[in-house]
Amino acid sequence: MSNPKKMMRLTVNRYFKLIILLLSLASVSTLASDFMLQLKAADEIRSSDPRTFSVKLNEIRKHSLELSEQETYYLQYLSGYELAFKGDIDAAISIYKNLLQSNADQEQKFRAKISIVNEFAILKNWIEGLQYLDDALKQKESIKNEQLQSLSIMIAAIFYNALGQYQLGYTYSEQLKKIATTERQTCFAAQLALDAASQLGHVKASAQAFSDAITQCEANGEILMASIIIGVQAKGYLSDGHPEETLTKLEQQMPLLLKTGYQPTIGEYYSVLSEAYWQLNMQGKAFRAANNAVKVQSSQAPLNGARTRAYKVLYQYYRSHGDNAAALDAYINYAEADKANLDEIKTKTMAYQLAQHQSIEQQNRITLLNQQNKVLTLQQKLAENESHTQRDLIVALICVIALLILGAAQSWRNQRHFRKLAEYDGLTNIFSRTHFTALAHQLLERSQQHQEPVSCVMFDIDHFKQINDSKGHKTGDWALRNVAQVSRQVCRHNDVLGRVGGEEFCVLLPQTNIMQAKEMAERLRLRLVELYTRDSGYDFSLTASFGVAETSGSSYKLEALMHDADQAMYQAKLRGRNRVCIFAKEECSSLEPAMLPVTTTPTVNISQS
Ligand SMILES: Nc1nc2c(ncn2[C@@H]2O[C@H](COP(=O)(O)OP(=O)(O)OP(=O)(O)O)[C@@H](O)[C@H]2O)c(=O)[nH]1
Repeated sequence: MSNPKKMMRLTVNRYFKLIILLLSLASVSTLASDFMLQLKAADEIRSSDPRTFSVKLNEIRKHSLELSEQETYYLQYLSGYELAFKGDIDAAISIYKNLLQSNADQEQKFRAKISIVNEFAILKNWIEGLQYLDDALKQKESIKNEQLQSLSIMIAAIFYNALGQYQLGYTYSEQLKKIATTERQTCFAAQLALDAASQLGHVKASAQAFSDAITQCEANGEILMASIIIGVQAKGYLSDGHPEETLTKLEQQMPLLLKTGYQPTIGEYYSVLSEAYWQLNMQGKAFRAANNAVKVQSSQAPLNGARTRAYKVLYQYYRSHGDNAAALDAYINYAEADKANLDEIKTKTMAYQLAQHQSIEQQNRITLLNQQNKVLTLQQKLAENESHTQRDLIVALICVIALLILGAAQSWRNQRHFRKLAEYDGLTNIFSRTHFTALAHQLLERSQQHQEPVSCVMFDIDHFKQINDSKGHKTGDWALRNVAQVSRQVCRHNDVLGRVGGEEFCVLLPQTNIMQAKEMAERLRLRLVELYTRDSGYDFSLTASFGVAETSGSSYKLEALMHDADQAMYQAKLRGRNRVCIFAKEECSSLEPAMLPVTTTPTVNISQS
C-alpha cells in the first residue's frame, strides 16, 4: 500500500459511484438552448461514458464566451464532476463551493451541495460532510425537482450509514422508500434500510425483507445492489450462528458479484466467507478466502472491518498450524487493522458528536437570535403601538377639535339665528323694538358725547285696521313688509330703523337736525304713497303719519325723544294723517297733497296745537 490515502479515495470513490450515477440522472432543468442541450447530453453520459463526456465538455468549452450565465454555471458543475472523477476531489470541491457563492440557480446550487457531501464522504471528511449534508437537508423542501429531493435523501441515508449512524441512515432509507421515483431508487432504499436495520439488530437474516429486496433489485438488473444486500444477509446469518447459510448465500452470489468488479463488496464477501469457513472448520477455504480478502482490501481499501476479520482468520490459521512467526505477523496486522477500525469508528462518532454539538450550538444561537428578534419585534410593536396610540390620540384630538369646531359653528349659527330672531322683526326683517332700543341708546350716547344732533322719526300706517279688516291680515302683513322695505331704502346706512309697535315704526337719524329729519320723513311718506299696492292682490291706498323730534329739543334720552316724536305723530294723525309733524312746532308737512288719498295735510306745530 504505497499511497493509502489514494487507495482509500479510490475505494470510497467506488462506493459513492452509486451516488454519482444517480446524480447524473438528476440533470438540471433549464430552458433548452443549443448549449444547454449539449450540456445535458454530456451530463447524461458522464458516469456511463466518462471519455465521451470529457470530449463533449471540451467541445462546449470552446464556446465558453457564447454561453449564458446559467449555462456557464452548468459547465462549471460538470467540470467539477470531471475533476472528481479523475481523482482531484479537492479541486472539485473548490468548484462546487464557488458555485454555491455564485448566481447559479437554486437547483444547480443544491446539486453542487449534494456533490460536496459526496466528495467529503469520499475524503472521509465527516465533519465538513455533515455540515453540508445538514444544510442540504434543510434546503431540500424548497427544491421543486423531485429527483434532486430524493437524491438528497438518498445521500443522507448513504452518508449516515457510512458514518455508522445507522438509526439516521435507516430513517432516511425509509423516507427514500416512500418517495422513490424509480425502481432503481426503490432497490437502493431497500439496500440502505436493510444495511442500517441489520447493524441496529432490528432485522433477522431470515427476514422476508431480504428476499423481497434481493428479488426487486435483481429484477431491475441491479446485481451489485442485490449482492450487497446478500452480503448483509450473509453477515447476519454468521452473527446468528448460521455459518452454513452464510456460505450458501455468498458462494451462490460470488460469481455474479465478481462480474461487477466492485472491490469493496468482493473484499467484504471474502472476509465474511473466511470467517464462515473457519467456524465450519473448513480451514483451507478459510485461509484462501482470508488471503483474497486481504489482497482485495490491501489494493483497494483502507484498513476496515473486513480486513480486520481476514487478518484474524489468518492469525488463527497460522497459530493452529504452528507457524508462530506468520501468526505473529498476522496478529500484528490484525491488531493494527482492528485499532484502525476502532479509530475510524471513534473518529466517525466524534465527528458526528461534534456536528451535533455544533448543530446544538447553532440552534442555541438561532434560538438566542430569535429571542432577540422577538424582543426587537416586541419593542418595535410597542413603538408602533405608541406611535399608533399617538396617532390615534392625534386623530381623536382632530375629531374632537373638528366636533368642537362643528359644534361651535352650529352654536354660532344657532346664536346668530336666535340673535337674529331677537334682533330682527320676523315679519319686516328690520330691527325689533328691543334691539332698536339697545342700538338707539348706544347711538344717542355716542352722539351726546360728540354733541351731534340725532333726530327721531316715528311713523304709523294709517287706518291699518281697515286694511286688515277689509283685505285680510295677509294683505296687512304685505303692507307691513313693504313699508319696512321702503323705509330701509330711504334710510341711510347708519340710520337705525325698527318696528316698535304693531304698525308703528321708528328711525333714529344720527347727525341729523330736525329739518333734515323732516325732509327724510317727507321723502318716505311720499314713497309710501307711491307704493304699488296691487302686488298684494288688492288696490288700496297706503299712507302713514309721521312725527319728528330732535335731541336739541327733546334731550339725548331715548324715551324722551321717542315720546316727543310719538306726540308729533299723534298730531299728524289728528290733523288728518298722511303727514309729517314736528314736535314743538306748529308745522306739519305733506307734499303734493292733491295726489294723496287723504285730505290736505298742513304742517302743524304740536306744542302749539
Ligand atoms: N296684519 C297685521 N296687523 C297687525 C299687526 N300688528 C298689529 N296689527 C293690527 O294693526 C291694527 C292697528 O289698528 P289701530 O291701532 O286701531 O290703528 P289704525 O287702524 O291704523 O288707525 P290709525 O292708526 O288711527 O290710522 C290692529 O287691527 C292690529 O290688529 C301685524 O303684525 N299684522
